[in-house]
Amino acid sequence: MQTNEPPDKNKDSHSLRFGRKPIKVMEAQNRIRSHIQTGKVETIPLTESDGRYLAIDILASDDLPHFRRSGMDGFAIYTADTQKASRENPVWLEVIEEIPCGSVPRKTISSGKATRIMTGAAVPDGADAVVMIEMTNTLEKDGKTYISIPRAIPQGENIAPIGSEINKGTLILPKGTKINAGVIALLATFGYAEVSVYQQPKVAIFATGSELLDVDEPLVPGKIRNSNGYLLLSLLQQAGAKPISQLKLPDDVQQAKSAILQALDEVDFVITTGGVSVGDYDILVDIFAEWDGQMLFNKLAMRPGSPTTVGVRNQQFLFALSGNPGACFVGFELFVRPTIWGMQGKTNLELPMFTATLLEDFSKPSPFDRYVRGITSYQNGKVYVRPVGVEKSSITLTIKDADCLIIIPAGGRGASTGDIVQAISLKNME
Ligand SMILES: Nc1nc2c(c(=O)[nH]1)N[C@H]1C(S)=C(S)[C@@H](COP(=O)(O)OP(=O)(O)OC[C@H]3O[C@@H](n4cnc5c(N)ncnc54)[C@H](O)[C@@H]3O)O[C@H]1N2
Ligand code: MOO
Ligand SMILES: [Mg+2]
Repeated sequence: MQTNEPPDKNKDSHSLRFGRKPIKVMEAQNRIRSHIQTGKVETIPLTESDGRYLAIDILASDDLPHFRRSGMDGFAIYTADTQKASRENPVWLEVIEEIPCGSVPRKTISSGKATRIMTGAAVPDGADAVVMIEMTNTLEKDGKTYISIPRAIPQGENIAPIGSEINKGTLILPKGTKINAGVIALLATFGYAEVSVYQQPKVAIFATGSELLDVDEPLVPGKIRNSNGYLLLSLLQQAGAKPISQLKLPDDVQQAKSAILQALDEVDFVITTGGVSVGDYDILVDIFAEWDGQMLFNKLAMRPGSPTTVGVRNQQFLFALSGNPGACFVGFELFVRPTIWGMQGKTNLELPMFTATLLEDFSKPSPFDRYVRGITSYQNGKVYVRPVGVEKSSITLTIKDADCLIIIPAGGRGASTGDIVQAISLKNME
């Protein structure tokens, strides 16, 4: 039951509110990383595997190609025959067979003979090159076909030897590889109709706050619609996790606590938004005061989202992200996304950083490093970034435009146009 009385504050919850020790983002990421475990493995059809992560090393099951393959439409020949050939004095070879793709040559090439062959077809024994059809002239005589070749042909021309692309047994896709179109092409090449992948982490989302309305409710004074829940739903789906519920909770410690604990029985981790700062109704703080797991941190030396709190219990994370939409977004990108990667077997959990030139002054100073939602652009071969708009963690309007997080180091000055800055890319995340 929700009341208008502030929840009882015990000593722990007082010190968790006001005695927080900020840690650096990288330290926070490392603390999380040390608890990440890969999920269970499942086998799924190749056609449904896009975006998933391989749970086994994939070795080439055969040589590629597994027969000597012609790279051109033309004639398979024995190159010694062409050694003295010239435009004035071409060599003439008798065509003894025609090999369409998919069939096996029956005749061996010997001196003076050639076989008509198509791109992708198996080169007959005895042949050591394929001459492009455009280079030849054809002559019919006495019911036989002859071709002329006007120059010496080097051995091996237009033939892909067995295993020239990949040798059988080669490790082609290590465990943890993200499956994309090119990976799917390789898996198909080597006969994987099904593929072993890590299960997508199941996640429950709770948007906390008695001010929250459902998306289909009319506005009333003092209340706002829950947007963070939907923001997280989308981010999770896009990051390859499986959000199984997205609920809102009033600012009631016991109700929220039991909802979170119950959810943890059914999912791999829980994300909450809101209620992590120092306010009377910031109930996640009270939940952490009673938490029977570990609290990894409850203060970050960063903006936005400095009160972001992360706990772990029975190897399950509780990501308590800030309620301010901008901070919720940044908290997800810095801490939740790499966790989803790790749970699916990705080994490099570093966020992709790049260096860019700042296009605008950023004059808002901060005692902590600031992760500013930014837009990347390219001019004359140089990479530029600029903030998406007013940098305030309460602002929802500009989240849609952010394709990077510009890191403005702590200090009194902010940063100026032309400064070289570091940024984290939010596109091309793999
Ligand atoms: N006295 C202090 N006040 C605040 C401090 C501080 O250090 N001392 N920190 C500020 C900072 S920084 C942040 S960030 C916020 C963190 O707030 P909470 O994480 O506790 O979040 P709430 O208080 O629940 O809400 C903050 C803000 O966000 C709105 N909100 C919450 N949930 C949603 C949602 N699902 N969809 C859309 N918007 C949501 C909420 O209505 C509030 O406006 O605290 C500062 N205060
Ligand atoms: O840490 Mo908060 O998100 O800056 O307002
Ligand atoms: Mg609050």
